[in-house]
Amino acid sequence: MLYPVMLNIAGQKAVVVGGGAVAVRKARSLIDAGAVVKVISPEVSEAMNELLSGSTISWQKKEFAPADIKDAFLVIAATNSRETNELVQQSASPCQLINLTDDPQGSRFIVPASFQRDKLCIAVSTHGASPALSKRIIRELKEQFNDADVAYIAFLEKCRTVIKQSLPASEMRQVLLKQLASPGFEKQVKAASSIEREQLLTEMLTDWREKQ
Ligand SMILES: C[C@@]1(CC(=O)O)C2=NC(=C\c3[nH]c(c(CCC(=O)O)c3CC(=O)O)Cc3[nH]c(c(CC(=O)O)c3CCC(=O)O)/C=C3\N/C(=C\2)[C@@H](CCC(=O)O)[C@]3(C)CC(=O)O)/[C@H]1CCC(=O)O
Ligand SMILES: NC(=O)c1ccc[n+]([C@@H]2O[C@H](COP(=O)([O-])OP(=O)(O)OC[C@H]3O[C@@H](n4cnc5c(N)ncnc54)[C@H](O)[C@@H]3O)[C@@H](O)[C@H]2O)c1
Repeated sequence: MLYPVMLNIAGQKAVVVGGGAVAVRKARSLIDAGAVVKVISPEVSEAMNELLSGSTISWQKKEFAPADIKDAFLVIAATNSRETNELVQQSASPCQLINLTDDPQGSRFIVPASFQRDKLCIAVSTHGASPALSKRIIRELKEQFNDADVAYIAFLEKCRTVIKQSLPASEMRQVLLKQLASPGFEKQVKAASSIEREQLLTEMLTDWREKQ
């Protein structure tokens, strides 16, 4: 079993080897996460060219050589050459995060299908059994969330910050924090105006103090 994580790669160096369709997809998601991306490839596709002109990503027009990944935090081998992807794998140091787009078993991480909307992130993996199914599951789950959920999550973040600042760590505080995520509270928040939402939070804190 693989270990699912949310990686903070903002400002970290990432190298994508290859310039085709798969490399573009991986490079785009790395840029979205704030990584400093370098592409190594003798040729790049039209889509990669567009990405290169519209963002801060750089391109070295050359075949892969081991020194290309020396300082990288994260490496993606996305060429159509098995030998090259294998050379990338062999060139990686033991603590570099490396993904081989044609070899899940040889990868230190694989990329799940995902959907991100503000703070909401849903990711699905089949451990490489069927990327197409992962993609379909995400498409189906995506349908279940809308702007109201995004606003609800933003409000929960605010409530949680206020509760953590106002109340000492205790079992009761945990009960309150769990209550924020309950279906009943979700319903109340979604039906409330922004002023009513603030009142809900105030009432919650007042109730809690009265119970002390
Ligand atoms: C989710 C997504 C994320 C992303 O890439 O960003 C992703 N693949 C996506 C799409 C996709 N990939 C493939 C198809 C064709 C249909 C099919 O094969 O099912 C489709 C569907 C399509 O394109 O519509 C072909 C394919 N994929 C891999 C191999 C190599 C191999 O299996 O050995 C081959 C060649 C197989 C062959 O030889 O033909 C390997 C991997 N692909 C993974 C991720 C990792 C496992 C994810 C998991 O656990 O489910 C893993 C293990 C490694 C990795 O890449 O990290 C992205 C959806 C993005 C989106 O939502 O738009
Ligand atoms: N993980 C996935 O989601 C997924 C999906 C489909 C395919 N694949 C696999 O990913 C790989 C790439 O697929 P694609 O459709 O992007 O291929 P592609 O043919 O469109 O692109 C391959 C790229 O690799 C570059 N390249 C070739 N030799 C190189 C070298 N020595 N150094 C640097 N760059 C080099 C080429 O210039 C080209 O830009 C294939 O091996 C395929 O099996 C993975």
